Amino acid sequence: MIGFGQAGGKIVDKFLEYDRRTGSEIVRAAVAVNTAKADLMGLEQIPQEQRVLIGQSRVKGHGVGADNELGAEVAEEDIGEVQGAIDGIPVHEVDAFLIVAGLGGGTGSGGAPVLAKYLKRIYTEPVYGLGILPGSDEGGIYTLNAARSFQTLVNEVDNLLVFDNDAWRQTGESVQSGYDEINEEIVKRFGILFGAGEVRQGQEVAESVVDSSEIINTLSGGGVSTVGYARETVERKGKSGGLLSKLTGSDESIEDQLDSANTTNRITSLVRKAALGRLTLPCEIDGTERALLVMAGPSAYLNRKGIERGRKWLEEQTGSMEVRGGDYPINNSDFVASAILLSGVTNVPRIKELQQVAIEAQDNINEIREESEANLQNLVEDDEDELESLF
Ligand SMILES: Nc1nc2c(ncn2[C@@H]2O[C@H](COP(=O)(O)OP(=O)(O)OP(=O)(O)O)[C@@H](O)[C@H]2O)c(=O)[nH]1
Repeated sequence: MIGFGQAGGKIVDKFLEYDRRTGSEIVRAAVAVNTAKADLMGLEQIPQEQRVLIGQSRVKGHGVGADNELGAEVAEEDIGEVQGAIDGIPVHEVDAFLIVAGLGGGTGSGGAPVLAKYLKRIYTEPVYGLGILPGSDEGGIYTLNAARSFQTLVNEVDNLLVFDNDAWRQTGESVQSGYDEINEEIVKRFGILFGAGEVRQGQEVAESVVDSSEIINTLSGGGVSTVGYARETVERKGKSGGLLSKLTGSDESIEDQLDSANTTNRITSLVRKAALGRLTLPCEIDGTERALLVMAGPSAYLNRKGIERGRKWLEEQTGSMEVRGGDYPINNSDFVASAILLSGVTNVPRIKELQQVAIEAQDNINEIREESEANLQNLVEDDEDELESLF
């Protein structure tokens, strides 16, 4: 995982914290890249030697100030420094690269596409992007940056997973505490998804468990992806319950059957909630090219029938013939969760809106620039042109 810019670094840092907390082992190695020294210093989990400061000769460690063209230039000039950090990673052990960046700023917005292009040229592993769209209240320049970076990045990565800050903005909160909550949400959703592909030591391997190749196949073919998520708290079933039910005989087996119907219903309802609830990038799910359904939770609460029904329902809703599904047993958890990766979404009004606002911002910026040149000339030069500059 490579966090580019401030948002990217903070989110990768959170993924590492999630890994440590849950033992998910999603992140084989983490790197943070930035033009701002202070941002790198603020990270907690990413090892010091994996924090790369680029563009020192140009911006002296102070960031590129939302200039994403400069962000791209600096990334290109100093790509060797990033490679230096990647050299310390056993790349043959990773399933894929994930570049995380806020698309509205300068460093991540400009740098992420440059890095994606570079990694694709050097390595055979897939290169994915996790791009964060700015809130619509952030202003024209952020929207313009995001629209341009989005367009560039989609073409450089094997798939662009998108999270839209605007859809997750909470009113009445400070920006920082708002981001903390949003970042939790990002890590929770993508954590379940990526965690599903990791088989941990001592974990029982269910028949229909999701494998990393299924995630890769769902993402292959490229385009833009979004993730849905829903969860429900459940009581943890003790092992003794299983033993008791065997001892007490027929009554219990009826209860078991009821349980199985409940389990199936719970799963199908969680699949609906995840697909029809708030997605990381809100869009119409009809027309999605490929999808992956992951059901996570204690294995007693996961069953094949539920997942199969959920998968069928997703096929109907998306019209896709390529819907994969499987489970992710987490036996010490007290919830059942459904995470749905919708890959190759095309009906996304939010992106069209972003582009529209970006074009307006671009026109305005150009207009103001032209006007201001004329205005400055008017101010500096005397009306009759009687004064002469010194040289
Ligand atoms: N979800 C989330 N989004 C963030 C966070 N911080 C910033 N953003 C978003 O990311 C965009 C880019 O901001 P930064 O990552 O700070 O910018 P940068 O890439 O470091 O670039 P410069 O600061 O311009 O050098 C912002 O417009 C926000 O939309 C965060 O912690 N979480």
